[in-house]
Order: sequence, then structure tokens, then C-alpha cells
Amino acid sequence: MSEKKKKVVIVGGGITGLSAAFYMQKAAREQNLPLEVLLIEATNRLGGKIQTVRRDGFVIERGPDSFLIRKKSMDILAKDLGIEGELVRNATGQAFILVNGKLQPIPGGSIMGIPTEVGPFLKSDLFSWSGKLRAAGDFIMPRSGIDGDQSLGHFFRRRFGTEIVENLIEPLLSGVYAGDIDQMSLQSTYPQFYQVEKKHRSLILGMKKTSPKQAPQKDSHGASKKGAFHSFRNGLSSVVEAIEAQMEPGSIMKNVKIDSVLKQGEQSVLKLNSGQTVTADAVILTTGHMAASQLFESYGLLQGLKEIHTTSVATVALAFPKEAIVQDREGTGFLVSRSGNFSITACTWVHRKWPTTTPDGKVLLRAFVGRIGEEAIVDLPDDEIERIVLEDLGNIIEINGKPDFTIVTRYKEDRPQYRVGHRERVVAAKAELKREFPMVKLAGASYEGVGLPDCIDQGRAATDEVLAELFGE
Ligand SMILES: Cc1cc2nc3c(=O)[nH]c(=O)nc-3n(C[C@H](O)[C@H](O)[C@H](O)COP(=O)(O)OP(=O)(O)OC[C@H]3O[C@@H](n4cnc5c(N)ncnc54)[C@H](O)[C@@H]3O)c2cc1C
Ligand SMILES: Cc1c2[nH]c(c1CCC(=O)O)Cc1[nH]c(c(CCC(=O)O)c1C)Cc1[nH]c(c(CCC(=O)O)c1C)Cc1[nH]c(c(C)c1CCC(=O)O)C2
Repeated sequence: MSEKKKKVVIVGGGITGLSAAFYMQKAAREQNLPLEVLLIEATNRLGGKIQTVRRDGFVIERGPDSFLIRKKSMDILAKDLGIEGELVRNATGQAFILVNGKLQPIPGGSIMGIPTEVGPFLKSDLFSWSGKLRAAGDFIMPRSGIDGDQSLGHFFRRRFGTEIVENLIEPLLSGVYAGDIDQMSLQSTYPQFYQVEKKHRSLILGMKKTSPKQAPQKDSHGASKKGAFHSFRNGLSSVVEAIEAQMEPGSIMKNVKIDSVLKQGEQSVLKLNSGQTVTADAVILTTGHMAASQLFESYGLLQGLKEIHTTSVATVALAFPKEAIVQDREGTGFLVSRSGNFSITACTWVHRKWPTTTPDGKVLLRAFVGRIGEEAIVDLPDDEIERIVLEDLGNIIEINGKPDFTIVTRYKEDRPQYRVGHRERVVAAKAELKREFPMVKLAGASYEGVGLPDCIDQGRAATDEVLAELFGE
């Protein structure tokens, strides 16, 4: 091919941008395309929210710690990078919920809190008998008859009653989105539950019918013992490092921020904070929706994205000598129901969930603080956050001693909230771009899924779209 090379710029070096860049270069190599890829990242490191700290023999995640195995794309990416041998699966599947100051196992056979087996629910101390009876209303409750979007809170409260929602479903959802169940969109988070109601009416009966038949190995609580998550032996940053190592030389710019995007014929001109400009035939924007809307401020485009709320969270990793923690539960960790007087929202027993992260003779805990409506704590100084976390943990598990060290990580206004109407906002933003800047694509956690595999899927989809438009017939 003798044509001039096309240039694609990928803005943002989180997992979305990295997978877009990796698959774009792979396609260019394999199909011999006249294509130049440039990834531009504002900070001095790649990975975005993925950030592994390796210290004193520990593998500590500041942000995400794993990804769902049933969503396939991270495993596929690992294979494409040749690092599938590094994958590890979480050692135990059992997690707990803290309700009324006590840790209660999540009943076995539940999917996001929806029972698919009645036995473990009836035995569970998470709910009163009247709560259980109300949840059984799901068997006879008619369909909601709502066609558009609705909040998760409305949907689940109607089917199961308040108690199941507050003691199980809400904490589990907080353990994914750090959000407000009464604002979160059913359509953009768990549309399959809506489909099950539509098809089978009862969620319990419908989930039972549609879940895999073969029962996994169970423990005495009836809970699945095999983990649903994968990570990498040396932490999630392994995937970031592998992509960086395999990208072509000169195709990554760090420490450079895109300040604006201008139109120049069919091309886009990106203005960098270094004063330079870069001209691109296509752009994939993976920055997060607030940054994306700022880039198009002067054109008055993407301003509707500002309606997507964000929340702030922080993680607190605490490394202890083994003797300091007296703890009697086998499990991955626990979520905290909103009803109690605690600041932490969850805690992972990292040394149990991921035994390869922690040296012998040590214990690694990771607590979460901050969720919608409880965000002020994230602004406190590190030592104050640490004090609050230790006080809370001390009321839940017995701690005799101080941590060897603590790592606090803040995500300020950085967790997108998929509220009712989210899908329409995303569709509208993408349509605006298609009309005014057809060669600029949006991808990433703000739009069509926050999980790492969802982000990879979006990065790949944007790549395929760009390649088809640049090189298709
Ligand atoms: C505490 C925490 C725990 C989580 N746990 C899990 C989990 O266990 N499993 C899971 O699947 N997911 C988890 N997630 C979610 C997941 O980590 C994120 O959704 C995902 O990493 C987002 O990737 P991204 O590439 O879309 O965005 P980001 O990782 O945010 O990357 C965006 C990048 O764009 C850059 N950027 C921004 N503006 C500009 C600009 N103007 N110019 C150039 N670059 C710019 C940023 O610096 C950043 O590097 C968790 C998230 C958090 C915060
Ligand atoms: C029990 C627990 C959970 N989550 C957590 C615990 C604590 C103890 C432990 O580590 O075992 C920890 C956690 N994980 C996540 C949060 C939210 C806080 C935040 O956003 O910063 C919190 C508090 C993000 C997440 N946690 C998870 C994701 C990704 C989900 C996805 O890929 O869609 C994120 C962003 C995965 C997760 N996390 C949880 C479930 C049930 C799932 C799977 C959801 C599903 O099957 O759809 C519950």
C-alpha cells in the first residue's frame, strides 16, 4: 500500500485506552495496515485506576483487585499478551455482610442477592422471618409493567421488600458501584434482571431456571467455594506492564494532557498542555466523561455528559504481623450495610482472597471508605482516615497491634454513577459526536460498564469501529 499512513490517537492510558492501543497495533501488524497509533496519557504512569504497589514482599492493589471470570475479555487479553500463565483465581468465594454489628455469610446460591436456592436463605441470620416471608412475595408478585428504565431500589424493593434490599442487595451493589440504589439504573447495570422478570415474572424462579445447572462445590453454608474472580500473581499492573512492553517504540506519550480538540476538515487537531498539537484521522477518548465534556466545551458538545454523577472513594491497605489479627472467618472479606454506625463500607481479607499477595507471617487487609452520601471522609488526611478505619475494624475483628504500614489511595469524583436514564445520556453524547466529529469515539468506564472486562470490550469495539471506517470498503 502506498497511501499515506493514517494516524489514530488514543487519549488516556487506563485499561480502556491500553487495550484499544494494543489491539489497534495488533490489527495494523497482522493486516499490514498503513496506520500509526499514538497513546497520550496525562500522568507519568499508565494503568489509570489500576495501580499495584509491590512492597516488602506484598502485592498491594490501590484500585481494582480482580475481574469477573465470566466476562471473558481480560482472560483473552492476557492470552493475547502471553501472560495467561500469571492468572490466579481467588482462593475462597465466601464473603460476609456486616449487619447489626455481626458478620453474616452471604447465603449460598444467591446472585447479586437474589436467591436461586431457598434453603440457604431460610437458614440465614441476615433477615428476620417477616423479611423472608416478604421476599417470598416474589413468587406471586406480578410483573412491574414498567417499560423504560427504573431504579434498582424500586425494582428490588417491590419484588423482595426492604429488609432483603438493605441487608443484602444494597451492600452487594455498593460493593460494585459505591452508588445509591434508589438512583442507580436497572437498565445500565443489571438489565438481565429486568429481562428475567419480563420472561419468568418471579425473579427467584427465573434466575433458578437461567443459572448454570451444575452446582459448584459448596461449603457448610451452601456457598460456592470457588472464586468467581481472576487476577495476576504480581497484581493487575502486570497487564499494564505487558501492554507497555509490547507497544511499538515511540507510540506512547506520558505526562502530556490533551486540553482541547479542534476540527480541521475531516481531521481532529488535539491541543496538548505542552503547547504542541497533534493531528489525527481518528481519536478514541477514554478519559472519563467529565474530561471528555471539557475537551468539547468550546463547541458546546458533550455537555450532557456532565449530568453523569461521580462519587469519591478511598482504599486503605493495612499490612500487619500475623499475630496482630485475631480472626476466625474463612472468606474474602465483608461488606457493611448502611444501617450501622460504621465509616468503612467494605473490607477485603486480602491474604485469604489472594494468598500470593502476602508474605508468610503477615496479614493484609484492605478497607474501603466513601460512597454516595458518605464522601467527606475521603478528604481527611491519611492518618485520620487510618485512625477511623482502625477504630471501625477493631469493633468488628480483634486487632492486637499496629500495622507495619498503611497505604491510602483516593479516587476523587472519579467513580461514575449509572443513574436512571444513563443509557439515553450515553446514546445522545455518541450521536452528537457522530454528527459533528464522526472520527472521535468515546469508550471507558463512564459509558457502558465499569468492570475491567467491560472497559476492554469498549476499547476493542472503538478500535474495530475506527478500523472499519478508515480501512473498510
Ligand atoms: C477502588 C476501586 C476498586 C475497583 N475494583 C474493581 C474490581 O475489583 N474489578 C473491576 O473489574 N473493576 C474495578 N473497579 C473499576 C475499574 O478499576 C475502572 O472502571 C477501570 O479501571 C476504568 O478504566 P478506564 O481506562 O476506563 O479509566 P481510567 O483507569 O480512569 O483511565 C483514564 C486515563 O485517562 C487519563 N486522562 C484523563 N484526562 C486526560 C487528558 N485530558 N489527556 C490525557 N489523558 C487523560 C487519566 O490520567 C487516566 O490514566 C474499581 C475501581 C476503583 C476506583
Ligand atoms: C464482597 C465484596 C464485593 N466487593 C467488594 C467486597 C469486599 C470483600 C471482598 O473483597 O470480598 C469490594 C469492593 N469492590 C468494589 C467496591 C466498590 C468501591 C469502589 O467503587 O471503589 C468495593 C467496596 C468495586 C467492584 N467490585 C466488582 C466490580 C466489577 C463488576 C463488573 O465487572 O461488572 C467492581 C467495579 C466485582 C464485585 N464485587 C462484589 C460482587 C458481588 C462483584 C461481582 C458483581 C457481578 O457479578 O456483577 C462484592
